[in-house]
Amino acid sequence: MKPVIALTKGRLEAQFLAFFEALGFDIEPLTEKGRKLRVETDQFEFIFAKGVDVTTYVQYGIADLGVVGGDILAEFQPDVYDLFPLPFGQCRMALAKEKGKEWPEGKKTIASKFTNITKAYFKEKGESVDIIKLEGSVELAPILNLADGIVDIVETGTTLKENGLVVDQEFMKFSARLIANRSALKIKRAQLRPVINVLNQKEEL
Ligand SMILES: Nc1ncnc2c1ncn2[C@@H]1O[C@H](COP(=O)(O)OP(=O)(O)OP(=O)(O)O)[C@@H](O)[C@H]1O
Ligand SMILES: O=P(O)(O)OC[C@H]1O[C@H](OP(=O)(O)OP(=O)(O)O)[C@H](O)[C@@H]1O
Repeated sequence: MKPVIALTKGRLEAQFLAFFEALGFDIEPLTEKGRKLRVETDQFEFIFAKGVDVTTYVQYGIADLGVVGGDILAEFQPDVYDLFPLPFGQCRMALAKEKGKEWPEGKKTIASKFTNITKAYFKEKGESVDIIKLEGSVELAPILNLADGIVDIVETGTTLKENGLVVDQEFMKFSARLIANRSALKIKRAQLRPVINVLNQKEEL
């Protein structure tokens, strides 16, 4: 059986493919896949899923390896082996609020997709907080007075800027990471080791 690699669809998928091609792999079957979510190449089987689902497929051993944002690992703490950072998908986690507006005197209300990271951040600061979970376009929340601020991913800062928000504190840095199923790493070691080394840029293809 070929090694199964789960890829996060969308932004990380595009960056992984550029990286994979630069390593010398033929990515044509992956770029020509259309809407297919499962693609075989000469050497691998790839599956395409949302970030958190990539960790689920890896945790349950459906995929041997996975490519996922470090933010997803920090938020959901899946039971997978976190191998190493990959050289793409760099972003930060930040607390942000409306430009020129002060925090309220009392308890803050913070909107985020990353409720566990938000909870841990404020716990560490010894501050109690109300958290509202959103699934995206989190920058809307302060503008529409749903929340006093947000905790969200920042890369270029464009989304914050164009929505009148500013960073209050950046507190975590992430990149994409290679993860592995814990038992596959032992049982399929001989088969997985070469691909892990190539992805770690330790060995030539
Ligand atoms: N603006 C960004 N710049 C760089 N990396 C980002 C950015 N936003 C997210 N990421 C990274 O890419 C991963 C996938 O993000 P992406 O935006 O493709 O999906 P998502 O917004 O988490 O989910 P959805 O599929 O619902 O849009 C994130 O887990 C994070 O690691
Ligand atoms: O600093 P920037 O380069 O502007 O990038 C940051 C934005 O990118 C992500 O959103 P995404 O595009 O994934 O959309 P979403 O809000 O639906 O998650 C993130 O949640 C920010 O909104």
